[in-house]
Amino acid sequence: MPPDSSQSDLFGAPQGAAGPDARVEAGAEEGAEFFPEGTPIAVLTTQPLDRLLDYRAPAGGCWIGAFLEVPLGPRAVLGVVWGPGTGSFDRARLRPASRVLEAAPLRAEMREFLGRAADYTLTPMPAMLRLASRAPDLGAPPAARRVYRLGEGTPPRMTEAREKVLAVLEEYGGLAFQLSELAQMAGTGTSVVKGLVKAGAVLEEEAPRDMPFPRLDPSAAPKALTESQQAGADRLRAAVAARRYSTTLLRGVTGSGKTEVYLEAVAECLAQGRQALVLLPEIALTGEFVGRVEARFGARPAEWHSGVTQTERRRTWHMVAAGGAELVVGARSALFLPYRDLGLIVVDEEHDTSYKQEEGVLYNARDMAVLRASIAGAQVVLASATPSLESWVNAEAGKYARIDLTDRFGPAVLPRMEALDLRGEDMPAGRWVSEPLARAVEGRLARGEQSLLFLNRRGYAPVTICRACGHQIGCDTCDARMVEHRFLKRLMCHQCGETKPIPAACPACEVEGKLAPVGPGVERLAEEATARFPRARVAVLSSDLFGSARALKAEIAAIAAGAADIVIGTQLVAKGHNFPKLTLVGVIDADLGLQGSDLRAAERTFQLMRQVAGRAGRAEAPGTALLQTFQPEHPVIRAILTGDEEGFWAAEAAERRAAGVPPFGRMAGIVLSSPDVQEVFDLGNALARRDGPLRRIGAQVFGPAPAPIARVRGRHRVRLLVKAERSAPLQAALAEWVAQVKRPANLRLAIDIDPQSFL
Ligand SMILES: Nc1ncnc2c1ncn2[C@@H]1O[C@H](COP(=O)(O)OP(=O)(O)OP(=O)(O)O)[C@@H](O)[C@H]1O
Ligand SMILES: [Zn+2]
Repeated sequence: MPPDSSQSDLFGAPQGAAGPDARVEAGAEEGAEFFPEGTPIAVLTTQPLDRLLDYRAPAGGCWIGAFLEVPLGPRAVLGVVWGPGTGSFDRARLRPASRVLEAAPLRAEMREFLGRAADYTLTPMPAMLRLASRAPDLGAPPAARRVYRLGEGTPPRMTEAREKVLAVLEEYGGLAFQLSELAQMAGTGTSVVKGLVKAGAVLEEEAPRDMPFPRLDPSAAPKALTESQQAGADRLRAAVAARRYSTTLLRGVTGSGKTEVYLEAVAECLAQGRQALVLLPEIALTGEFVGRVEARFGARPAEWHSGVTQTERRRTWHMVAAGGAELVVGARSALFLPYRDLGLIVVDEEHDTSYKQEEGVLYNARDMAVLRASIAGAQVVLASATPSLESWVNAEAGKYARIDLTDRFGPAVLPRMEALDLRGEDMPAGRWVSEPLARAVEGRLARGEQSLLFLNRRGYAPVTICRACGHQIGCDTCDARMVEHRFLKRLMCHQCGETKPIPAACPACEVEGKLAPVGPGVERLAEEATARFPRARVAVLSSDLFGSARALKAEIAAIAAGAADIVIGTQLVAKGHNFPKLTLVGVIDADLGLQGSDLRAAERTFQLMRQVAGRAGRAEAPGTALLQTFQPEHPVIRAILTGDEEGFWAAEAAERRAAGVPPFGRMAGIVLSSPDVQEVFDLGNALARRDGPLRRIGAQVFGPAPAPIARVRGRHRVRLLVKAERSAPLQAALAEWVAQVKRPANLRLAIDIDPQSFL
């Protein structure tokens, strides 16, 4: 019963469960428990302990859910009042909590969410609390403080350090920074900033901390919707107005106006006086989205992602809790903000793999959104042109409502899709753009339209091989090949990020001048395009080429405005961008994702190809997508070309059902890692032998086997896979199972419920 197959029944609240009461008094919710000074309280801290700690309520007493500072040994640590004292500690010796922090207490809804998310993902509670308290300077009082922003003046003397500070300020537009934050981001000392203040190039202001965000006006500037958009919007509005939990899959072809439709749900939520959250899979998409919110509601929303300053993050966290932020646009971690009254969560591009957090707490934001909404009595909208199979199955089963938008907005039509059979093409070495694709690009150049060449491979070449001895250059600490990045003039390991210069001689045979790149990455493709279309302006969009999220957003805006003729991109460009002048999408290697044994290989390829093709022809001029492939008869390629989505999903669902894999069965991945290869195998074997707790629920364990990437950062990795029936109580069995073995100190064990990646 993975949440991605059946979130609603797993996570309790059936569709229609009532939400919590929204009234708030004195920072605590209605009916909240109060602990007078000196009463024993149980505190959840962010420290890696497996239990609650007892303290006495501090001076002035505290509400349940209140953030506290408590003494722990010689230190003061962050904690939250979780309930009355557990009594597990001698009452006479209880220490008092130091103080209550100036942050709104965590509400019952949020505490329940953290607890259930912890149970589901088998994450210790302290780690969940860390996710929920990621506001810089959480406990500092809301006093005025000094902030720094870009001024008008130019300093009489420019130094390298001064330039760095100004560059950071410019990059973040009008945003305010704190002194140390600005100096740190610029890599300079604070005196440089002060010098710029004297020169008038930087403004120093007293600003009240954590101001509420400007009000959004739900009826500011609604767009006239088409009939089918209106019908969808009406249904979403009704669902939001019901103020009860339910989930709707909003499935609309690329360019159909899904965003316009769910913005109506946001409008209804604002009109209800409740808060809305829109999750986007990629920070680079927030720029365009925030602009659309401003156009529709007359002001900008709060943002929560790695591209906002610490000052803004703090403000968002506190204003979300106080009700001073009506709409949050953010990355998956925005789900763990302390909303005062959450009425709507939109998960845009819900199929996107980046919703799965693959490090630290392993959770799928799409599934956690459903969990959170079911507790808060909120509506969930899952929007996608190519939904995940999980969501499609849930809609088929009637667990989710479903709205379909089948046509593009306005005169735009869906792109024509065609395969370019590479078996018949004579491709010279070092060339990846076939003749027919090149001719199509020429046609666009002649008409002043844009082309996109899509290749899901970063860097210049995936492999560097020695032509004298056949040696391939690998990473020193990972079992992975180093990828040449020519812009950086270095080789890079995509596992650990380590780089090294490209050697002149082969490290194995020491012959010089024989190292050669093999295969294409986007940088090499750009080289080919520049040579082939010398007059075209070529832009490369790949996540590693931009120093910051802002720089990437700026480049995307420039491309949308027509600043490039040929765009070369990785999967970054497939996600929801609007490039009105783009009429041709050329997929360099449509077969790339079909290799490998990943359970979701077919689904992912289907989604990615349909999404990337969907970038073409979004305005008046019709679009074409050309897919270079060696296997045009492959069922997945055929489904992509015909666009028979329902047929594809039905076939894919049937296959997974037969194999008993998600969403029809449950899986958990276990990754053991250690610098000591023997230790990981020993522990893996011990787990495999002692599978009693799993067998009792009818689950099977496979492995241990070396992970496909068997070593990362010097740690050897071994995987086990557990498969169970949908209804099996998997988490409890897993917890019991792994508790049987003793872990050597240096061995890490990570449990991934509903794994998306099998590396
Ligand atoms: N009713 C409308 N009135 C005016 N413009 C609209 C309307 N509906 C859609 N559009 C415009 O059509 C374009 C595509 O809409 P939108 O971005 O909402 O589509 P989408 O379904 O979210 O696309 P994708 O899945 O490809 O990201 C946008 O530029 C949007 O402003
Ligand atoms: Zn490495």
